[in-house]
Amino acid sequence: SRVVSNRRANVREPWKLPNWKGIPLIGNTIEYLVNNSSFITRTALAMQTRDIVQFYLGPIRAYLVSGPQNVQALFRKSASVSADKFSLMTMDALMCYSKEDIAKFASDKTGRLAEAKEGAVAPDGTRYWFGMHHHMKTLSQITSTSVLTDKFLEFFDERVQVYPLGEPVTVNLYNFMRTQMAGAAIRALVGDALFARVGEENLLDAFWAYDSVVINLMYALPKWIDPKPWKIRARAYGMCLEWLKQDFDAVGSPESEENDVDWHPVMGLRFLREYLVWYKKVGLSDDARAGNFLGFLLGLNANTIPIAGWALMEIVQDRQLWRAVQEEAESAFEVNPGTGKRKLNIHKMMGLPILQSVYAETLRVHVSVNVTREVVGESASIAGYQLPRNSLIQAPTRIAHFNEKAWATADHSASEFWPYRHVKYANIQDENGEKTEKPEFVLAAGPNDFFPYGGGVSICPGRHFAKQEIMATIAVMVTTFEIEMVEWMSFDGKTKSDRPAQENAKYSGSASMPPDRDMKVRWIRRV
Ligand code: HEM
Repeated sequence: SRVVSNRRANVREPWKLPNWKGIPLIGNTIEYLVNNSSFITRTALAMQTRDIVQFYLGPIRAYLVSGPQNVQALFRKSASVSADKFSLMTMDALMCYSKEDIAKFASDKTGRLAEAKEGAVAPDGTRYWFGMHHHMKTLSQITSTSVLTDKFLEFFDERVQVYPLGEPVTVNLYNFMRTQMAGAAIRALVGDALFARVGEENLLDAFWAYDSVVINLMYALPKWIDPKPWKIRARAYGMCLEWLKQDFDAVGSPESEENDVDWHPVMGLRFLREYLVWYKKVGLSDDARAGNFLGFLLGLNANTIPIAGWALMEIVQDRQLWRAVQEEAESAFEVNPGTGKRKLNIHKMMGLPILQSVYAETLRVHVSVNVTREVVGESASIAGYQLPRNSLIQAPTRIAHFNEKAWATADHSASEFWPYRHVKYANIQDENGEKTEKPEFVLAAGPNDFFPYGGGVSICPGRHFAKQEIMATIAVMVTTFEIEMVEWMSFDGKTKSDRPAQENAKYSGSASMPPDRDMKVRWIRRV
């Protein structure tokens, strides 16, 4: 039976994952931290016959759960589970909050929702979690998303239009995404002043270095043993702080009528402006403001760029898919009769079935994150067990997204990237009785089998923008260029690689998994 009873306490407990390599007590913790992808592979095997598994993460009791019902239970609005602990870890490790800032959030138990949790009172009258959440939520609203997407498209288009018409050029594709897609996205969020002050190349270099040490900062050795990740963090953070003090705060009256615009050249998107002003208003430090901004840049770029990169690399390698996506994408562009300029109609683009399927399939295959919640009530009831207070519950996307029962088709196992997995063909009959098959996008499994953006109250607030940005990037690339693969390259872009790109296992658990090789391509700009 899958239920193992703990005789001493006489309570039912889930199956315990044996310690990695038999190392007593801390074996699983070590594997989780130093080799997360092998941990996930091992637990995925154990979870083929179980929907809950227990292990220890340091001194903390943790549970992995799978199965749509359990995932749904984890994301349900509930007084007994919370995402705060994980957020506090990121504020400390990634976002440079001061001890005082962290204490303010840690002592506020009133929750993220408009209504404070029963019995909880904000310690100094400020509901920090609610305030933060309220601002983050405005990002997911239609107005923020559409301004951000429009600005992104404007800036990204400028960056592809610099290539000469009709002339072949050799480019390292992933490096292009890391510089040009990230550059356009940052400018769309932040305005022009940040790049003007610290230099775009300099900022991107510092940013990607920071991105590469995120896991070290979150889980690895203390600063005095391994100071390098903290030095890398300090460099990127320094640039953000400089911009905040010298540019953003120097505007003086961010809320004045003349500055009441959707996008400001110095203060960026309205959403960004409002939350940085609110942080100041409630007395959070400049450390927290600049650090939150840096963490936000990570949210903005660390996931969308690997996903758009993988999707394009798949499309480039498959001529039939290339033509199908190109033809679809073409249909979403409109030409302004006055100026003759092409413009992508985002609304039309969002309805394209093959493009949507490629987008969803890339997320399914290349996101690996354990969405984490903490039990804050007396206990939480999941998978038929009462999980005790202070334990962590994690739902690994890798297990849900690769579940054969949910995703496999007769011809394509869940482990395979199959770009048409989420395309269904509906039979349509026109007025002349002619029958045709019309492709439609239909996610191949249920919503609780697919959660690349997490779920519940702390679901990713950037998900709508992310979808538009990724799909628009692909649409612009496949219609602007004809692209042919030349060869796989080492990631520094200098030497030829003898194998295709694989996921860089170092990023396991941090959401999108970037490739560990670049693809050298030859492209010709066609429009
Ligand atoms: C493919 C793209 C992306 C993926 C896979 C992704 C994934 C995630 C995940 C798994 C979470 C945690 C959710 C939870 O705990 O339930 C999250 C949170 C977050 N994401 Fe994203 N994300 C993406 C794009 C973006 C973008 C473009 C932005 C910003 C414009 C963004 C901003 C954030 C922020 C600020 C949070 C923290 C929210 C909070 O704690 O309340 N993300 N994301």
